[in-house]
Amino acid sequence: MPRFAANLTMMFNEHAFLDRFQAAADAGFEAVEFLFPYDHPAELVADKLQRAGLSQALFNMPPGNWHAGERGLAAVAGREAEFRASVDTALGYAKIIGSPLLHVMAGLADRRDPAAMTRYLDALQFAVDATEDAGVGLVIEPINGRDMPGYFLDDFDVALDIVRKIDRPSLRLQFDIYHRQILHGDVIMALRSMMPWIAHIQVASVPKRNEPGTGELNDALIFSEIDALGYDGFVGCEYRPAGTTEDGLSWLKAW
Ligand SMILES: O=C(O)C(=O)[C@H](O)CO
Ligand SMILES: [Mg+2]
Repeated sequence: MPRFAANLTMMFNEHAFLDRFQAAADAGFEAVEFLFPYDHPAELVADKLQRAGLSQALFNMPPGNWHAGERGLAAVAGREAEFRASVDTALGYAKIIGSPLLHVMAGLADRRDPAAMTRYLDALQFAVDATEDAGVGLVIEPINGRDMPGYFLDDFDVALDIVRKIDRPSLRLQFDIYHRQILHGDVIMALRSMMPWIAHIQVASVPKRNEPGTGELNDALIFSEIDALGYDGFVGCEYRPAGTTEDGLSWLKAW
């Protein structure tokens, strides 16, 4: 059975953010992930995590001005200094919270623009150099353009090529089954071929992004395949509960 992590940005929204840790533990989760902790002191987030007896699976590096529509900085022109500072901020939080992984968001830029690609590769190289010695891994995630129009990294093969080009053990793929299905389909074959480069998996139904088992994919078969492939990381439940989080957890009880 895969080890599932509750995504506290999307799940348990019945509670204030800092109360979602205990709610996730009470619901049976052993780990959590979320997008961003930066509105709260790292020590407070770490305290909530520890009191609830949870592990942190990952969170994202600062994305720029999220509320103004920014979705990361790594490939964005003119934001290089801010990106480097954000690596420092994220690493500081990761050390205190105890997160083994950080998601580096690319931002809105044209992947076919050679200057943007060079900027992105340089940013990833910088981030790997800055975090590797601390034992914090990095992941990059292809995201579909329907949910995030204009997002730089919108192709799984391109993402894999980038990971292979940087060629450092601490840079890996975040394989979100939801995005994979929307972008390319062929989920199981992609898991098989990309598994050596995958450090984090996420799941949601397609197309509504609700609970697993409620969309067009056979999620039970995909979970069995993830087990069969020997994946030992977490599968982040990055879905929007169709009703209350608790009411929607029957799929998990089956596992
Ligand atoms: O959108 C997703 O799927 C993610 O995992 C990002 O971390 C946040 O946008
Ligand atoms: Mg995701």
